Amino acid sequence: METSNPNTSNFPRIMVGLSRGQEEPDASLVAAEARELGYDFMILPITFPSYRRFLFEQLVDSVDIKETKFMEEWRKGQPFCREDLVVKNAGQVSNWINLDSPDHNIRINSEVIMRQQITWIGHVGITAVLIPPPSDFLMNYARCVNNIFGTVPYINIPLVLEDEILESNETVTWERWNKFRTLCENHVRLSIALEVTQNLPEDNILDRWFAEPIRAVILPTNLFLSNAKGWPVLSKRHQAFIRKLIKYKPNFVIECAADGSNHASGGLSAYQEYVHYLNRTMPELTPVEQFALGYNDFLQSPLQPLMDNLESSTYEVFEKDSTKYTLYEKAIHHALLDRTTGSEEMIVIMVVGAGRGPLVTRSLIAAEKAQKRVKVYAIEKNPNAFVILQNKKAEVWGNKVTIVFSDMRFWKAPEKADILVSELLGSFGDNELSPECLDGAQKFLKSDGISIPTSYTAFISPISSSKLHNEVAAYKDLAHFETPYVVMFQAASELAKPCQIWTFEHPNRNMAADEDGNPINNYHNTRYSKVTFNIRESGILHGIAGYFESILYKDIMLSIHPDTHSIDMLSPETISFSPSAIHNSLGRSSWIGL
Ligand SMILES: C[S@@+](CC[C@H](N)C(=O)[O-])C[C@H]1O[C@@H](n2cnc3c(N)ncnc32)[C@H](O)[C@@H]1O
Repeated sequence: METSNPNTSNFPRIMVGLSRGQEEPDASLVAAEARELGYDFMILPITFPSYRRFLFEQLVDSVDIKETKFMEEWRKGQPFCREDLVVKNAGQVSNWINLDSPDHNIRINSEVIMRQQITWIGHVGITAVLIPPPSDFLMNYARCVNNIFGTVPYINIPLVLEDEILESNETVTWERWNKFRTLCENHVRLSIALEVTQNLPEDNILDRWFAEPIRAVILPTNLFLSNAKGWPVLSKRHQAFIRKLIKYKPNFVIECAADGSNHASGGLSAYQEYVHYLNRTMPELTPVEQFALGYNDFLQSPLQPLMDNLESSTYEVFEKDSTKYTLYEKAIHHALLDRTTGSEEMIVIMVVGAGRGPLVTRSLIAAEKAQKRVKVYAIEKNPNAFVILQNKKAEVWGNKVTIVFSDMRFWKAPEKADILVSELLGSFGDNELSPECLDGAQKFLKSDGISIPTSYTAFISPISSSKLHNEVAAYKDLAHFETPYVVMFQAASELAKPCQIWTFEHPNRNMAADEDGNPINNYHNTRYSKVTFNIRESGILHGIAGYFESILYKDIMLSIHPDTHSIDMLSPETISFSPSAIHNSLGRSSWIGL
């Protein structure tokens, strides 16, 4: 159902629901009220808090034996009576259930009742059920929930993590959550319903939650302040936190204060309107961010452009990244300005690995801007991309461009280049074999010629992301944990700042080469590095993120390093695992696992 205010930002719309806590509601009345007030969904207890007593009165007469007798009967698998159920179609497990209780009977009874409530919710086709927060003694609770996952298919179970989580003892709550989900074997259907509290901890502590599967964010009405006119508003700090959370697209839940009090103005609908207002006033997504939305936290296998011939659609994704090509154009322009030749001589630019030709086009534009006469070669080994190059030459470039179908490592060039332009970087810098290809191509670069890029440096940082970890774990084999992936990170938190590990420079004049200029081996490209990370907060290290910074020419840099990232560039990072980590990029970044 739509809210009264239309969305103005192009940020995806969020869902805001209403919870009236564990009070005994009439579900159909609450549903009608929630709809009327502009809420998208509601959260209700599954059963009346008093239903147990109600049933139990029916079972036995003698007060003395009621409790025992009732539970004995109940454990045999009594069905709910329809009058017991608040939720005939949606829900929240009763908060009086205590699976951590030191009392054996209470634990057993709680398990029976919780299982029955969740089974009911699964039966009626509801996909999520909130369960109460765990205490420190959470073993039995976690065991029981993990067991329920095995028997009730499809249901998602957000664990409510409330109050203290975000207070100064936040670490305790995160560790409790971490223990709980570990005992549930990181089940993909276990998530978090994060209840936001008055006192937010420092950002570095809060940031850890962004690596966790937050499915819902609970905002109690008493979290809101009153503005001058008595309307509910959030403090600046809370607004900033909520705006960060909006990017992860959780469902927001307005939870009515236990005492039923509201703010002086606006009534209950004012809370959802306010949350939608925060969503509407999110910073506008750039076209690149809009495009990237579908790729966030999506594990991609890294490209192998030397071994494989890329698809046209892959080139199309590269070509959307106008920031990257603008930086290349600028670098070529500056290199051309720095190049002096005789009045009749043309400057030779060779674009090696030309793909469908965007760098060829940018080279021609740069030459026009620099008012230099150029001769451009486009070298490409992909026969399919080469057809596109032929079309471009026939229809657009004409004689200004010579196209060559060859592997750059083995091409015998008719003349030497002033400027060698390539775009062969993987999201971890050298991981798509840029050094190996350029080592073979540098023989046709003049001794004072310029390589664009001039160098590239790789960085790594330790990353926590249970979402990416779960996706890799879902393959249930070691091979996927040992594969580096390319991911646009979102549900991830960096445990420490990236550290530099190695650099490659081009042309490499120290390379051992034969008389034709070809490398005699690849030992010069071996790199080894050892770095130390200082991690301040406890957290799970799921993988290693890889980034690169590349100097295209002089001070013109292309970067996917988080601190120096080229503005609006589409490239993701790289991650890797081992047996539990990742790699992040959509073209240019990586993730490796631990
Ligand atoms: C990342 S793509 C970049 C393509 C293009 N420059 C662009 O920006 O869209 C790398 C290109 O280099 C080509 N390539 C890789 N290794 C090569 C080699 N040894 N010789 C010639 N082309 C190569 C691939 O086929 C691919 O078209």
